[in-house]
Amino acid sequence: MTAANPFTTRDVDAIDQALHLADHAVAALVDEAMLTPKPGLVDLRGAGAHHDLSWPLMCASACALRSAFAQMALAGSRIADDDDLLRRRIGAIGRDAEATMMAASGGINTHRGAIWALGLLVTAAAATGPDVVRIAARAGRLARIGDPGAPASTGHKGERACIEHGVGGARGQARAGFPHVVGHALPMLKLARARGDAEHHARVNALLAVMATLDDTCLLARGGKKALAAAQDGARRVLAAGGIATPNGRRAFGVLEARLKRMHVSPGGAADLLAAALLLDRIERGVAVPATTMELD
Ligand SMILES: CC(C)(COP(=O)(O)OP(=O)(O)OC[C@H]1O[C@@H](n2cnc3c(N)ncnc32)[C@H](O)[C@@H]1O)[C@@H](O)C(=O)NCCC(=O)NCCS
Ligand SMILES: Nc1ncnc2c1ncn2[C@@H]1O[C@H](COP(=O)(O)OP(=O)(O)OP(=O)(O)O)[C@@H](O)[C@H]1O
Repeated sequence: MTAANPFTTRDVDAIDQALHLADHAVAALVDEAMLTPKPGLVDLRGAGAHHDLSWPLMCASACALRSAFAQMALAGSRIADDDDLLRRRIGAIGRDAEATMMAASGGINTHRGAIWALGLLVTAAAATGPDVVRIAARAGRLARIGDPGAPASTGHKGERACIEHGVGGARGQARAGFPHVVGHALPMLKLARARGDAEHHARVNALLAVMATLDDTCLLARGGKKALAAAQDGARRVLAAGGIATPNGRRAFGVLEARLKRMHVSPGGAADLLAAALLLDRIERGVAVPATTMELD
């Protein structure tokens, strides 16, 4: 006699979908980490303005987060009619994911902002289907719900920068429904591809489109308003010169990179939002999940 299978076809479909979304999230983070060149950020050339990060560490951290992203996506499809409960559930998974990240990275903040942004987006995508505008709007609705399980203050540098400079930071971006992902990164990705930029150039241009106006607390916390202005102004100049694929754009990119290096600052928030855009782009285009990420666990 065989034991009855306790899972319905719907359960199995939800688990498959959750793993698929988690694979997309990990792939998007790996693509972001390896994208080269990025100003001030970890890329294949080195650690940028960071002394404690490297691309293999970023990739290991991304891979360690697969299970957390899958749990969030599963919660997103299972808890479809109680957003307060769903918010509490993904808050708890998110805090566990931050602990997992710290264990995988040896105590370095590799992906705190990314867990927050991509976590909300995979949760939302599990219930909405592949329409990126609907995904971002639902993620925004979830981010606007208070989480009674969250500490009143994280004490992180980003939080202090938000208070000191009166900006919304990672929370504000999510609560507004990820305007820099939907309204800046994704349109630039499409525009750059359409005019014939190579894929890596299109992605760098998407990062620059985010940097040009984002209130990035990584920059504010380390270098204050001066660093934020340097990053925004530098990114705008590269785009105005035609983007990274053009000779003038590459020259402007070199100037931006040298300035950020001198100031020891990096646009970590913009990098997280590029990863968020790459995730939504994968979902929208129905990209096949590469075998390497399928075999991570
Ligand atoms: C809200 C978060 C980011 C904590 O905020 P905190 O004020 O502590 O910010 P902190 O500076 O530590 O992290 C912010 C990170 O976001 C990124 N970031 C910075 N600026 C921005 C910006 N403008 N937009 C988006 N991301 C940004 C950076 O990578 C930065 O490292 C998050 O860690 C959190 O609350 N987690 C709890 C778990 C949870 O609720 N999860 C929900 C589902 S994922
Ligand atoms: N390629 C990348 N290179 C560097 N940072 C990145 C990259 N991609 C994303 N980031 C983001 O930048 C953030 C790192 O910022 P930062 O170095 O200011 O953190 P931190 O100093 O450890 O912050 P805290 O003191 O608040 O813990 C990470 O949360 C990560 O999400």
